Amino acid sequence: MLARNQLRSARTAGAASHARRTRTSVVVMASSKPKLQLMVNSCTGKMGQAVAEAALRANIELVPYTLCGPNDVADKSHVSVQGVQLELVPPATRDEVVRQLQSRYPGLVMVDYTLPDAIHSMVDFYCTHNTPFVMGTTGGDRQRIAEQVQAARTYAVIAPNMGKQIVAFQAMMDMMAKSFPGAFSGYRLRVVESHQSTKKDTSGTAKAVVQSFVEMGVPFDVSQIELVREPKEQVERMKVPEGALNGHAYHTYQLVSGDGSVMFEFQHNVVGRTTYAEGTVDAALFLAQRRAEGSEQTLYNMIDVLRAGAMR
Ligand SMILES: NC(=O)C1=CN([C@@H]2O[C@H](COP(=O)(O)OP(=O)(O)OC[C@H]3O[C@@H](n4cnc5c(N)ncnc54)[C@H](OP(=O)(O)O)[C@@H]3O)[C@@H](O)[C@H]2O)C=CC1
Ligand SMILES: O=C(O)C1=N[C@H](C(=O)O)C[C@H](O)C1
Repeated sequence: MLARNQLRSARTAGAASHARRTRTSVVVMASSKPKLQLMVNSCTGKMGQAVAEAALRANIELVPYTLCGPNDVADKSHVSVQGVQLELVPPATRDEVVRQLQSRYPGLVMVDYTLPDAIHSMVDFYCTHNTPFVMGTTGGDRQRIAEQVQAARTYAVIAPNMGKQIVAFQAMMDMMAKSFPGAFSGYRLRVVESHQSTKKDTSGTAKAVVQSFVEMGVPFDVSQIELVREPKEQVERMKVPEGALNGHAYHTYQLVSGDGSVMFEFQHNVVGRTTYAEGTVDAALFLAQRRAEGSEQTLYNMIDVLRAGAMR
C-alpha cells in the first residue's frame, strides 16, 4: 500500500516534473525566436515607407539604412520613418555597405519594393551577397527570377501580393484550377484593374490570378488585362474614393459563358497599403525562422507563408 502510494506520488511527481519540462520547453521555444533585423529598401518610395512603419508597429529592429535609386542621394542623405532616420545607400556604394551590414547584423533580412525596371538588378544583388529577402516588387521575368534565386539558394519570399485575404483568394483559385482544370472552358474572361497613376506596370496580382483561369480552360493573354490609370475614370467609373487616388488597387475578374447565360464576377478592392505592409512583416518573420532552422527549401511565395499559419 505504502509502495503503491509512493509509486503514485512518484508518478505525480514525474507528471509534475514532465509538465514543468513541457512548460520549460514551451518557454525555450518562445524565446528561441530567431533574431530579425529588418532592412527595408526603397524607403523613399510608398511601399518601402509603409513596410518600415509596419515593422516599427511590430517592434521589429529596423536597420538604419535603405537602398535607394541613383538619383535619391542628390539632395538628401537620409529618409525619416516615424522619426527614425535611415541612411540612403545608392547603387554605387551598396556592395561595400552590405558587406559591413552583414557582419554587424547577423539577423539581416532585406525587403524589396523597388520598381519593375530595377527588379533584375536587385535580385542579382541579393543573390550575389546571399542576403535573405522578401520581394514584393512586380514585373521582370518571374520564371528567370525564381530559377536564379533557387540556384543561388538564397532564402527569399517573392510574391506580387502580400495582403492576407488576397493571398488566400489566389490560393483558392489555384486549388480550383488544380482540382477542376477546364471548369470554365467556353467562358470569356475580362479583367479590369485600377491603380494610382504612377504605377508603371500591369498588376502582378492580376497576372498571377489570370494564370489560374487559363488553367481552368479560359483562353487569355495578360496583354488583354485592361488598365485604368486616369484619376477621372478611377473616380467616375471605378468608384475609387478621391482620397485613395494615390494608393489603391481595384481588380475585377468577370467570366461569361459562351451563350451569355451565366456570369461570374470576382473582385478585390484595396485602398491604401497597410494590408501589404503587414503581410510583408509576416513574410520577414517567417523567413527568419526558416533560415534559423536551416530549412532545405529556400524559395517561398506568400501562399507558403499563409499555409504555415504565419500571417497575423
Ligand atoms: N507585393 C505586394 O503586395 C505589392 C507590390 N507592390 C509593388 O511594389 C513596387 C513599388 O511600388 P511603390 O512603392 O508604389 O512604388 P514607388 O514608386 O513609390 O517606390 C519605388 C521606389 O523604388 C526606388 N528605387 C528605384 N530604383 C531603385 C534601385 N535601383 N535601388 C533601390 N531603390 C530603387 C525608387 O526610388 P526613385 O524614386 O529614386 O526611383 C522609389 O523610392 C511596384 O512593383 C508595385 O507593383 C506594391 C504594393 C503591394
Ligand atoms: O503597385 C501597386 O500599388 C500594387 N502592386 C501589386 C500588383 O501589381 O499586383 C499589388 C497591388 O495590386 C498593389
